[in-house]
Amino acid sequence: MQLTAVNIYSFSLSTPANCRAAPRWAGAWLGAAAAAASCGSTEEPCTGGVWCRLCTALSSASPPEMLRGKRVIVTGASSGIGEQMAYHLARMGAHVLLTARTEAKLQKVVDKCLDLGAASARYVSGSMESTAFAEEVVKEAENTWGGLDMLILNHIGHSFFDFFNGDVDHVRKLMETNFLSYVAMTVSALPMLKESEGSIVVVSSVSGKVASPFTAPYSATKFALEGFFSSLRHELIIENVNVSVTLCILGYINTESAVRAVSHVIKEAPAPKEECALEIIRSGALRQRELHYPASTVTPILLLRDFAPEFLDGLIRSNMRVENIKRAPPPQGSGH
Ligand SMILES: NC(=O)C1=CN([C@@H]2O[C@H](COP(=O)(O)OP(=O)(O)OC[C@H]3O[C@@H](n4cnc5c(N)ncnc54)[C@H](OP(=O)(O)O)[C@@H]3O)[C@@H](O)[C@H]2O)C=CC1
Ligand SMILES: C[C@H](CCC(=O)O)[C@H]1CC[C@H]2[C@@H]3C(=O)C[C@@H]4C[C@H](O)CC[C@]4(C)[C@H]3CC[C@]12C
Repeated sequence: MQLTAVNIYSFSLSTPANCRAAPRWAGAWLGAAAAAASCGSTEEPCTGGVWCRLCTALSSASPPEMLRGKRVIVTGASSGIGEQMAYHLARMGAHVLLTARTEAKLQKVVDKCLDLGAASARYVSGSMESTAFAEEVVKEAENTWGGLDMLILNHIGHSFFDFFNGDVDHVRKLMETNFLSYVAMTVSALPMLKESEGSIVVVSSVSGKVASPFTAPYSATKFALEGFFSSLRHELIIENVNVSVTLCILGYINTESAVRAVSHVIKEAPAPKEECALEIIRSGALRQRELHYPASTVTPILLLRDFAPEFLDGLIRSNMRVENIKRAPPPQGSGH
């Protein structure tokens, strides 16, 4: 197969699919896709190497069959990237369990998923500020399906794009919503994921690798995800547990909430949420270690972080219209 010269993955340093670790259900699709791609790789069985031609070819294939009939939880699915992931999974014929706070929005997304061909679609509404709710969602999957193949952790609580105003309660709340609930859902889901040799997909951000101004609490929650889930990945491998952990490092994406929060400050154009959602699903299904999306901006940023951090810091600030930030007042009693 001729690999296209300019391909999102050719710029990406993320590890491609690790064929050795692919579970039974992934193997079926990997085999079909390999045949379709006529890769002819001499590297089979895959060594897991970054430049394995078979893996690179597979990364360019579309993943519909792989998710057919699989049982997938998507959090933060009432809008933005989570909503788009729900639609892609529905088109692929997966069973989806969606969650967020707003019931009316979730009902609409579920209806559309059913129209698009989901094997089944349902929702549970509630707030991820509480770890009890996080556990309840996983319980719902267990009661409904008796198992789980993929856990996509995507929701975030509301945050501000502004100078940090000293609001410690906001930081605590955001840590609970954006980080602790991810841990709680993972702990509850692990027995089912071990059984199915399934996947955990964690939606993070460039903010979880490189700090920029105006995102202090949000960035802290995303750095926490990297620490926790990268450590967990090690432990799963050490214990020969075949559950993959994919960390998705996203740049600026054109969701309504993101554009509303930053378009007056960030100069670059956002990447499309539909493609972003598909790349997240693909990276999870292919059990990639990390996804960088859009690779053309995320990968250079991560390279500069290690080789020219001060230059990168300057670049980040110069890419913002700082004069457009309207400082919010400090919270009462913060001493500011
Ligand atoms: N858009 C971007 O530019 C980028 C996004 N990302 C990441 O992508 C992911 C999705 O972002 P995006 O689609 O833009 O976000 P959206 O704001 O569009 O969606 C957030 C989702 O989380 C839900 N949510 C909000 N608060 C809570 C809560 N307390 N409990 C449970 N669910 C909640 C929302 O629904 P509801 O309000 O109904 O609860 C909604 O479904 C996030 O992890 C984000 O960090 C990373 C980098 C860039
Ligand atoms: C403030 C936004 C959340 C708005 C809300 O809660 O309603 C943030 C959600 C995603 C953030 C962006 C992101 O994660 C990618 C970039 C990371 C850089 O470090 C800063 C710019 C980002 C575009 C960042 C900006 C804030 C968000 C849109």
